Amino acid sequence: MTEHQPGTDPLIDVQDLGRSFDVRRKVEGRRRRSRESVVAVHDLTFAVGAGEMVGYIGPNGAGKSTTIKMLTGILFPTAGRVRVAGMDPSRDRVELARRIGVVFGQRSTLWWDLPLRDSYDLLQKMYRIEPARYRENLARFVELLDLGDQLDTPVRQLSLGQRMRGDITAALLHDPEVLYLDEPTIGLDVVSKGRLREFLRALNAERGTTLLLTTHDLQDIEALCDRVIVIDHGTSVYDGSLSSLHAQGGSTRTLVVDLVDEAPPVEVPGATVRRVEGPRQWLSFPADASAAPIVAAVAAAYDVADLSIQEPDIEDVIRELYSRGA
Ligand SMILES: Nc1ncnc2c1ncn2[C@@H]1O[C@H](COP(=O)(O)OP(=O)(O)OP(=O)(O)O)[C@@H](O)[C@H]1O
Repeated sequence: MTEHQPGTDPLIDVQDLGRSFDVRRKVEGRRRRSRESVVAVHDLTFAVGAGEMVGYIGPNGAGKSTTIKMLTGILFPTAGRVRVAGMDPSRDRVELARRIGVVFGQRSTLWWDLPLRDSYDLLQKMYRIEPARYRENLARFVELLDLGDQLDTPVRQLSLGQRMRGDITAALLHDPEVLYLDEPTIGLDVVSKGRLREFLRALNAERGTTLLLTTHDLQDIEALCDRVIVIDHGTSVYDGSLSSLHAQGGSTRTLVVDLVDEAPPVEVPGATVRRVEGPRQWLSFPADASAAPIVAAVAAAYDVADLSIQEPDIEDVIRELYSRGA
Protein backbone atom coordinates (compact mmCIF):
# COMPACT_ATOMS: atom_id res chain seq x y z
CA MET A 1 0.00 0.00 0.00
CA THR A 2 1.30 3.47 -0.83
CA GLU A 3 -0.48 5.30 1.96
CA HIS A 4 1.01 8.67 2.75
CA GLN A 5 4.13 8.33 4.90
CA PRO A 6 4.53 10.73 7.84
CA GLY A 7 7.59 12.92 7.47
CA THR A 8 7.01 13.71 3.79
CA ASP A 9 4.77 16.55 2.61
CA PRO A 10 1.42 15.12 1.51
CA LEU A 11 -0.04 16.34 -1.76
CA ILE A 12 -3.47 16.64 -0.16
CA ASP A 13 -3.55 17.58 3.51
CA VAL A 14 -6.86 17.95 5.31
CA GLN A 15 -6.95 18.78 9.01
CA ASP A 16 -10.02 19.11 11.23
CA LEU A 17 -11.86 20.34 8.16
CA GLY A 18 -15.43 21.55 8.51
CA ARG A 19 -18.08 23.13 6.36
CA SER A 20 -21.59 24.12 7.34
CA PHE A 21 -24.28 25.88 5.36
CA ASP A 22 -26.81 28.42 6.59
CA VAL A 23 -30.21 27.44 5.31
CA ARG A 24 -33.63 29.01 5.76
CA ARG A 25 -36.49 26.67 6.42
CA LYS A 26 -40.20 27.36 6.32
CA VAL A 27 -41.73 26.65 9.71
CA GLU A 28 -45.40 25.70 9.89
CA GLY A 29 -47.59 28.49 11.29
CA ARG A 30 -44.83 31.15 11.10
CA ARG A 31 -44.50 33.84 8.48
CA ARG A 32 -40.76 34.14 8.65
CA ARG A 33 -38.41 31.33 7.72
CA SER A 34 -36.11 30.12 10.49
CA ARG A 35 -32.36 29.99 9.99
CA GLU A 36 -30.54 26.74 10.53
CA SER A 37 -27.02 25.54 10.12
CA VAL A 38 -26.50 22.28 8.18
CA VAL A 39 -23.19 20.57 8.96
CA ALA A 40 -21.96 18.93 5.74
CA VAL A 41 -18.37 18.15 6.86
CA HIS A 42 -16.82 18.24 10.34
CA ASP A 43 -13.55 17.21 12.01
CA LEU A 44 -12.32 15.62 8.80
CA THR A 45 -8.62 14.75 8.76
CA PHE A 46 -6.68 12.80 6.12
CA ALA A 47 -3.55 13.07 4.00
CA VAL A 48 -2.88 11.72 0.52
CA GLY A 49 0.64 11.28 -0.82
CA ALA A 50 1.72 11.90 -4.42
CA GLY A 51 0.89 8.93 -6.67
CA GLU A 52 -1.75 7.37 -4.40
CA MET A 53 -5.07 6.16 -5.78
CA VAL A 54 -7.65 6.67 -3.05
CA GLY A 55 -11.35 5.80 -3.05
CA TYR A 56 -13.51 8.36 -1.26
CA ILE A 57 -16.80 6.69 -0.51
CA GLY A 58 -19.88 7.13 1.65
CA PRO A 59 -23.67 7.07 1.54
CA ASN A 60 -25.73 9.82 -0.14
CA GLY A 61 -25.40 13.13 1.67
CA ALA A 62 -22.28 12.02 3.57
CA GLY A 63 -20.27 15.07 2.52
CA LYS A 64 -18.19 13.76 -0.40
CA SER A 65 -19.03 16.50 -2.91
CA THR A 66 -18.61 19.19 -0.27
CA THR A 67 -15.10 17.84 0.47
CA ILE A 68 -14.16 17.78 -3.22
CA LYS A 69 -15.46 21.33 -3.63
CA MET A 70 -13.22 22.46 -0.75
CA LEU A 71 -10.25 20.58 -2.23
CA THR A 72 -10.73 22.33 -5.57
CA GLY A 73 -11.37 25.76 -4.03
CA ILE A 74 -15.00 26.08 -5.18
CA LEU A 75 -16.09 26.26 -1.52
CA PHE A 76 -14.19 27.71 1.41
CA PRO A 77 -14.09 25.75 4.69
CA THR A 78 -15.85 27.08 7.78
CA ALA A 79 -13.41 25.21 10.07
CA GLY A 80 -9.99 23.57 9.95
CA ARG A 81 -7.58 23.71 7.06
CA VAL A 82 -6.93 22.19 3.66
CA ARG A 83 -3.74 22.29 1.57
CA VAL A 84 -3.32 20.85 -1.91
CA ALA A 85 0.13 20.90 -3.53
CA GLY A 86 1.15 23.33 -0.76
CA MET A 87 -1.65 25.77 -1.64
CA ASP A 88 -4.81 26.97 0.03
CA PRO A 89 -7.42 25.98 -2.59
CA SER A 90 -9.99 28.73 -1.97
CA ARG A 91 -7.31 31.46 -1.85
CA ASP A 92 -5.06 30.15 -4.64
CA ARG A 93 -7.84 28.76 -6.82
CA VAL A 94 -6.54 29.98 -10.18
CA GLU A 95 -2.98 28.83 -9.57
CA LEU A 96 -4.17 25.50 -8.20
CA ALA A 97 -6.36 24.93 -11.28
CA ARG A 98 -3.16 24.38 -13.30
CA ARG A 99 -2.16 21.53 -11.00
CA ILE A 100 -5.45 19.64 -10.70
CA GLY A 101 -8.04 18.04 -12.98
CA VAL A 102 -11.69 17.44 -12.11
CA VAL A 103 -14.24 15.14 -13.74
CA PHE A 104 -17.88 14.99 -12.70
CA GLY A 105 -19.69 11.92 -14.02
CA GLN A 106 -23.07 13.59 -13.99
CA ARG A 107 -22.05 16.89 -15.52
CA SER A 108 -19.84 17.71 -18.49
CA THR A 109 -17.33 20.51 -18.29
CA LEU A 110 -17.10 20.58 -22.09
CA TRP A 111 -18.79 23.06 -24.41
CA TRP A 112 -22.03 21.36 -25.43
CA ASP A 113 -22.24 22.65 -29.02
CA LEU A 114 -18.56 22.43 -29.89
CA PRO A 115 -16.75 19.42 -31.35
CA LEU A 116 -14.35 17.87 -28.84
CA ARG A 117 -11.35 19.15 -30.79
CA ASP A 118 -12.49 22.79 -30.47
CA SER A 119 -13.08 22.37 -26.72
CA TYR A 120 -9.56 21.01 -26.35
CA ASP A 121 -8.09 23.89 -28.39
CA LEU A 122 -9.83 26.34 -26.07
CA LEU A 123 -8.45 24.53 -23.03
CA GLN A 124 -4.96 24.71 -24.50
CA LYS A 125 -5.28 28.49 -24.66
CA MET A 126 -6.88 28.78 -21.21
CA TYR A 127 -4.18 26.73 -19.52
CA ARG A 128 -1.43 28.04 -21.84
CA ILE A 129 -0.30 24.47 -22.54
CA GLU A 130 2.90 24.40 -24.52
CA PRO A 131 1.91 23.45 -28.15
CA ALA A 132 4.19 20.40 -28.50
CA ARG A 133 3.10 19.06 -25.11
CA TYR A 134 -0.54 19.69 -26.00
CA ARG A 135 -0.25 17.75 -29.28
CA GLU A 136 1.58 14.92 -27.54
CA ASN A 137 -0.97 14.66 -24.71
CA LEU A 138 -3.95 14.89 -27.05
CA ALA A 139 -2.57 12.15 -29.31
CA ARG A 140 -1.83 9.90 -26.32
CA PHE A 141 -5.22 10.28 -24.62
CA VAL A 142 -7.16 10.02 -27.89
CA GLU A 143 -5.34 6.76 -28.61
CA LEU A 144 -5.69 5.30 -25.10
CA LEU A 145 -9.32 6.33 -24.79
CA ASP A 146 -10.19 5.45 -28.39
CA LEU A 147 -11.62 8.89 -29.16
CA GLY A 148 -10.20 9.31 -32.69
CA ASP A 149 -13.57 9.01 -34.46
CA GLN A 150 -15.29 11.42 -32.10
CA LEU A 151 -12.94 14.40 -32.20
CA ASP A 152 -15.09 16.29 -34.70
CA THR A 153 -18.44 15.44 -33.13
CA PRO A 154 -20.26 18.06 -31.04
CA VAL A 155 -20.36 17.03 -27.39
CA ARG A 156 -24.16 16.87 -27.28
CA GLN A 157 -24.12 14.09 -29.92
CA LEU A 158 -21.74 11.85 -27.96
CA SER A 159 -22.87 8.77 -26.04
CA LEU A 160 -22.42 8.84 -22.26
CA GLY A 161 -19.26 6.72 -22.45
CA GLN A 162 -17.75 8.83 -25.24
CA ARG A 163 -18.61 12.01 -23.36
CA MET A 164 -16.97 10.68 -20.20
CA ARG A 165 -13.79 9.79 -22.11
CA GLY A 166 -13.93 13.25 -23.69
CA ASP A 167 -14.22 14.86 -20.26
CA ILE A 168 -11.34 12.85 -18.87
CA THR A 169 -9.11 13.91 -21.76
CA ALA A 170 -10.10 17.54 -21.14
CA ALA A 171 -9.18 17.23 -17.47
CA LEU A 172 -5.74 15.79 -18.27
CA LEU A 173 -4.42 17.90 -21.15
CA HIS A 174 -2.56 20.27 -18.80
CA ASP A 175 -0.75 17.40 -16.95
CA PRO A 176 -2.42 17.78 -13.55
CA GLU A 177 -0.76 16.11 -10.57
CA VAL A 178 -4.11 15.28 -8.99
CA LEU A 179 -7.26 14.05 -10.71
CA TYR A 180 -10.55 14.19 -8.81
CA LEU A 181 -13.12 11.86 -10.29
CA ASP A 182 -16.70 12.06 -9.11
CA GLU A 183 -18.67 8.95 -10.17
CA PRO A 184 -16.74 8.47 -13.44
CA THR A 185 -18.35 5.13 -14.33
CA ILE A 186 -21.96 6.00 -13.51
CA GLY A 187 -24.29 4.80 -16.27
CA LEU A 188 -21.52 3.14 -18.29
CA ASP A 189 -21.76 -0.43 -19.60
CA VAL A 190 -19.38 -3.12 -18.38
CA VAL A 191 -16.99 -2.79 -21.34
CA SER A 192 -16.73 1.00 -21.04
CA LYS A 193 -16.22 0.73 -17.28
CA GLY A 194 -13.42 -1.78 -17.79
CA ARG A 195 -11.73 0.35 -20.43
CA LEU A 196 -11.88 3.44 -18.24
CA ARG A 197 -10.44 1.64 -15.22
CA GLU A 198 -7.61 0.29 -17.37
CA PHE A 199 -6.86 3.80 -18.60
CA LEU A 200 -6.77 5.25 -15.07
CA ARG A 201 -4.41 2.50 -13.90
CA ALA A 202 -2.09 3.20 -16.85
CA LEU A 203 -2.22 6.95 -16.18
CA ASN A 204 -1.19 6.41 -12.57
CA ALA A 205 1.57 3.96 -13.51
CA GLU A 206 3.00 6.07 -16.38
CA ARG A 207 2.65 9.57 -14.97
CA GLY A 208 2.24 9.05 -11.22
CA THR A 209 -1.02 11.02 -11.28
CA THR A 210 -2.71 11.02 -7.87
CA LEU A 211 -6.36 9.94 -8.01
CA LEU A 212 -9.14 10.71 -5.59
CA LEU A 213 -12.15 8.74 -6.72
CA THR A 214 -15.71 9.15 -5.50
CA THR A 215 -17.93 6.30 -6.53
CA HIS A 216 -20.87 4.15 -5.51
CA ASP A 217 -19.39 1.24 -7.45
CA LEU A 218 -17.12 -0.81 -5.19
CA GLN A 219 -15.69 -2.53 -8.27
CA ASP A 220 -14.12 0.80 -9.29
CA ILE A 221 -12.38 0.86 -5.92
CA GLU A 222 -11.39 -2.79 -6.14
CA ALA A 223 -9.87 -2.28 -9.61
CA LEU A 224 -8.04 0.94 -8.80
CA CYS A 225 -7.51 1.83 -5.17
CA ASP A 226 -5.15 0.44 -2.55
CA ARG A 227 -6.75 2.67 -0.03
CA VAL A 228 -10.28 3.76 0.76
CA ILE A 229 -11.56 6.54 3.00
CA VAL A 230 -15.16 6.14 4.14
CA ILE A 231 -17.04 9.29 5.10
CA ASP A 232 -20.36 9.29 6.90
CA HIS A 233 -22.26 12.23 8.41
CA GLY A 234 -19.45 14.53 7.32
CA THR A 235 -16.54 12.77 8.97
CA SER A 236 -14.13 9.94 8.25
CA VAL A 237 -15.21 6.62 9.75
CA TYR A 238 -12.61 4.38 8.07
CA ASP A 239 -9.24 4.81 6.34
CA GLY A 240 -7.44 1.69 5.10
CA SER A 241 -7.55 -1.07 2.51
CA LEU A 242 -10.77 -2.24 0.85
CA SER A 243 -10.09 -5.83 1.90
CA SER A 244 -9.82 -4.97 5.59
CA LEU A 245 -12.94 -2.80 5.27
CA HIS A 246 -14.77 -5.87 3.98
CA ALA A 247 -13.20 -8.04 6.67
CA GLN A 248 -14.09 -5.60 9.49
CA GLY A 249 -17.61 -5.10 8.19
CA GLY A 250 -18.06 -8.82 7.52
CA SER A 251 -19.56 -7.91 4.14
CA THR A 252 -20.51 -10.57 1.66
CA ARG A 253 -20.78 -10.97 -2.08
CA THR A 254 -23.52 -13.01 -3.68
CA LEU A 255 -23.15 -15.69 -6.33
CA VAL A 256 -26.40 -16.02 -8.28
CA VAL A 257 -26.62 -19.49 -9.83
CA ASP A 258 -29.16 -20.49 -12.48
CA LEU A 259 -29.29 -24.28 -12.53
CA VAL A 260 -30.63 -26.17 -15.51
CA ASP A 261 -33.21 -27.83 -13.22
CA GLU A 262 -34.64 -27.07 -9.80
CA ALA A 263 -32.59 -28.67 -7.03
CA PRO A 264 -32.24 -28.68 -3.23
CA PRO A 265 -29.89 -25.94 -1.88
CA VAL A 266 -26.42 -26.47 -3.41
CA GLU A 267 -23.62 -27.45 -1.07
CA VAL A 268 -20.16 -26.07 -1.76
CA PRO A 269 -17.37 -25.15 0.67
CA GLY A 270 -17.00 -21.44 1.50
CA ALA A 271 -20.54 -20.34 0.52
CA THR A 272 -24.01 -20.50 2.06
CA VAL A 273 -27.33 -20.61 0.21
CA ARG A 274 -29.47 -17.63 1.27
CA ARG A 275 -32.43 -18.01 -1.07
CA VAL A 276 -33.86 -20.47 -3.59
CA GLU A 277 -36.46 -19.56 -6.25
CA GLY A 278 -37.12 -22.32 -8.78
CA PRO A 279 -33.82 -23.15 -10.50
CA ARG A 280 -32.20 -19.89 -9.24
CA GLN A 281 -30.18 -19.91 -6.01
CA TRP A 282 -28.38 -17.08 -4.17
CA LEU A 283 -25.17 -18.06 -2.35
CA SER A 284 -23.30 -15.63 -0.12
CA PHE A 285 -19.57 -15.72 0.57
CA PRO A 286 -17.10 -13.31 2.28
CA ALA A 287 -16.45 -10.25 0.07
CA ASP A 288 -12.69 -10.48 0.58
CA ALA A 289 -12.59 -14.13 -0.61
CA SER A 290 -12.04 -15.15 -4.22
CA ALA A 291 -15.15 -16.24 -6.12
CA ALA A 292 -13.13 -18.57 -8.38
CA PRO A 293 -13.04 -21.73 -6.18
CA ILE A 294 -16.74 -21.38 -5.35
CA VAL A 295 -17.71 -20.95 -9.01
CA ALA A 296 -15.51 -23.95 -9.90
CA ALA A 297 -17.06 -26.12 -7.17
CA VAL A 298 -20.62 -25.25 -8.26
CA ALA A 299 -19.82 -25.84 -11.93
CA ALA A 300 -18.18 -29.20 -11.16
CA ALA A 301 -21.05 -30.58 -9.11
CA TYR A 302 -24.18 -29.13 -10.80
CA ASP A 303 -25.60 -28.48 -14.28
CA VAL A 304 -25.34 -24.71 -14.49
CA ALA A 305 -27.14 -22.55 -17.07
CA ASP A 306 -25.74 -19.21 -15.88
CA LEU A 307 -23.78 -17.54 -13.07
CA SER A 308 -23.33 -13.94 -11.94
CA ILE A 309 -21.78 -12.17 -8.96
CA GLN A 310 -23.41 -9.31 -7.07
CA GLU A 311 -21.10 -6.95 -5.18
CA PRO A 312 -22.06 -5.62 -1.75
CA ASP A 313 -23.26 -2.04 -1.94
CA ILE A 314 -21.57 0.75 -0.03
CA GLU A 315 -24.59 1.34 2.23
CA ASP A 316 -24.47 -2.34 3.32
CA VAL A 317 -20.73 -2.25 3.99
CA ILE A 318 -21.09 0.86 6.16
CA ARG A 319 -24.11 -0.53 8.01
CA GLU A 320 -22.10 -3.65 8.84
CA LEU A 321 -19.12 -1.54 9.90
CA TYR A 322 -21.30 0.21 12.50
CA SER A 323 -23.14 -2.88 13.65
CA ARG A 324 -19.81 -4.50 14.48
CA GLY A 325 -18.58 -1.39 16.28
CA ALA A 326 -15.52 -1.07 14.03
N1 LIG B 1 -25.14 24.44 -0.78
C1 LIG B 1 -25.70 23.74 0.20
N2 LIG B 1 -26.62 24.29 1.02
C2 LIG B 1 -27.18 23.60 2.03
N3 LIG B 1 -26.87 22.30 2.32
C3 LIG B 1 -25.98 21.69 1.54
C4 LIG B 1 -25.34 22.37 0.44
N4 LIG B 1 -24.47 21.48 -0.15
C5 LIG B 1 -24.58 20.33 0.54
N5 LIG B 1 -25.46 20.45 1.56
C6 LIG B 1 -25.84 19.41 2.55
O1 LIG B 1 -24.62 18.89 3.08
C7 LIG B 1 -24.71 17.47 3.23
C8 LIG B 1 -23.59 16.79 2.44
O2 LIG B 1 -23.84 16.94 1.05
P1 LIG B 1 -22.84 16.41 -0.10
O3 LIG B 1 -23.44 16.83 -1.40
O4 LIG B 1 -21.46 16.85 0.22
O5 LIG B 1 -22.96 14.84 0.09
P2 LIG B 1 -22.46 13.66 -0.87
O6 LIG B 1 -21.76 12.70 0.01
O7 LIG B 1 -21.68 14.23 -2.01
O8 LIG B 1 -23.82 13.03 -1.38
P3 LIG B 1 -24.18 12.27 -2.78
O9 LIG B 1 -23.53 10.91 -2.73
O10 LIG B 1 -25.68 12.18 -2.69
O11 LIG B 1 -23.70 13.15 -3.91
C9 LIG B 1 -26.12 17.09 2.80
O12 LIG B 1 -26.94 17.04 3.94
C10 LIG B 1 -26.52 18.22 1.89
O13 LIG B 1 -27.92 18.39 1.89
